[in-house]
Amino acid sequence: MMFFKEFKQIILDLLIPIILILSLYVLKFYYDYFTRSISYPGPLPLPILGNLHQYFYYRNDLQVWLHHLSLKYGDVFELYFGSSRYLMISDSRIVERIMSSVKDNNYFVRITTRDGLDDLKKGHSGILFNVDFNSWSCIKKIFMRAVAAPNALRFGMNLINIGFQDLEKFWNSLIEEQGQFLCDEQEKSIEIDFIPWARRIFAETIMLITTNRHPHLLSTYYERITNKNPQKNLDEEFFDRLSIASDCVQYYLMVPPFIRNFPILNIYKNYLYENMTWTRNYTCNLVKERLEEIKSNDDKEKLSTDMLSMLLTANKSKDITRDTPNDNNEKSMTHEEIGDNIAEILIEGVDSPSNTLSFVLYYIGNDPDIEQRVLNEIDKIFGHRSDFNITYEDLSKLEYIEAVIKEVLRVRPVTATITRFAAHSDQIDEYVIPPSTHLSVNILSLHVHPNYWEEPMKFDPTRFLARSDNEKEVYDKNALVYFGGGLRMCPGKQFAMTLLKMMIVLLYSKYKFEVITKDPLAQNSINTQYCY
Ligand code: HEM
Repeated sequence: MMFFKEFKQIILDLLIPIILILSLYVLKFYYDYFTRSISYPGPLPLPILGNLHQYFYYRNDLQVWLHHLSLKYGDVFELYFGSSRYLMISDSRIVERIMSSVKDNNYFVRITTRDGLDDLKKGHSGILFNVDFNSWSCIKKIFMRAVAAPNALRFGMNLINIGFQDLEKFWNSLIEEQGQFLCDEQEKSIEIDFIPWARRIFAETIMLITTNRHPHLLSTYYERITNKNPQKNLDEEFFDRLSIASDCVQYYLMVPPFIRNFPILNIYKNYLYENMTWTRNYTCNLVKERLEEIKSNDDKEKLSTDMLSMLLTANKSKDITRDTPNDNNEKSMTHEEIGDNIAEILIEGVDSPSNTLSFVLYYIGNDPDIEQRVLNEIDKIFGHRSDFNITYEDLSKLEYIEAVIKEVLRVRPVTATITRFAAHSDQIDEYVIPPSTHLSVNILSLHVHPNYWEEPMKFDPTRFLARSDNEKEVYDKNALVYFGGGLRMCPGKQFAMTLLKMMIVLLYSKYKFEVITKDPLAQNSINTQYCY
């Protein structure tokens, strides 16, 4: 009895200060919240969590959640991820200002130094989270040379061609082995899950472009699904884990440390972190192997001009970047930083185009008229050319197919948000932007905003076709940001459009597709829209 009394007293002694501290914290939080100098509408945040609990209520579908909020709170509303405030934007006037192409503009930085990035030991040396203009522009120049220069585009097209020949070989074997005859007993059909194939063909291409290393993902996947060799190889494992590593960064940015590290909840954080570490070790090994190759090769002319070799040799005696001077950024990168750079390009370069391609197939497959126009255009440009040697000039004539890709990216943008950090305060029309604020463009809401689009919910590629010879497409360019805009606009834009058009031509000139999944549009990643 005595023991129970003492125990009760200890608990009370402990609980009272805890409750007091918590109450003071909550009071301070709401005092700051209700007395903030510049306020915008938005859902009431909770202390520590911010508005994260609502995001989980929307079953992690960031796009749908943000769109619902913008319908309720308007074109500029505020949202809290933990205690960090974000202004969510779907007004094209603000987009125009924050996606500026001017050097040293107020919105160059995407995300400032944040607990999340620091906890991941992810410095700002890559492209995506870089906050230093000189170091960013140096990496971007190397990127543009490796991925966006005309010869890089031609190289990419060549790789897609080779990858597609492999794809055809594997699909034809699958059709031979497992296909069912259609009613005319001439042609066979087979049910396939398209997205794993699309991911692999883009992953092989981007891997070769950035590291000159062939990961043989298509063949290992084929062998696995036909039970010839059910083991995943290391490269497949890497790409699977890379998507999780990308989620890891988003999760660390959105979820405050207290919640991340809370017992039980930290199981998910540990799972993400473990994948991040695994992919880091993999890319670090790639860097070390390449460094050995460079050291053992005396003739720099014989080195391949992929992005990894350029990053490793920039400003060194075997510099192969030649006309890409690194004069602004003398400090060389660590192996881990170079590996992180490569991983960023692989993340950005694989998931976005492969999901876009899958959405394209879904929308074409659901509308016979659109499908017919796609087939007619392929027929018009390529006729019955047996060689099918597709050139860049051929691709630039594919106006309708380009319009289909644009419309798919309008209604199903693969990224939910694009963020910029306002270094100083600003006034954009009637909106006052407080200093040190993150602004996030709410892409879907902007893309289906009735102020900027006629019949916004209708899937209609013709809105992107010129109405007459001297009239270009008419729409507000700042209301269409699937590749972002300004200085930080996606540098893989042209590469992605070229490869997407090429894949569409190759696929539709060889195969007929039918959509069999009722609702293949699903979100299973934090900021990326996946198509299944
Ligand atoms: C359909 C395909 C793609 C879409 C929809 C897409 C979309 C985007 C978006 C929205 C951004 C943010 C832009 C901004 O903040 O203004 C971005 C950035 C970026 N993307 Fe893409 N992307 C695609 C393909 C690619 C490819 C194929 C690559 C590389 C080969 C790539 C590399 C990058 C890089 C490196 C950045 C960071 C740029 C910077 O911070 O300066 N993307 N992308």
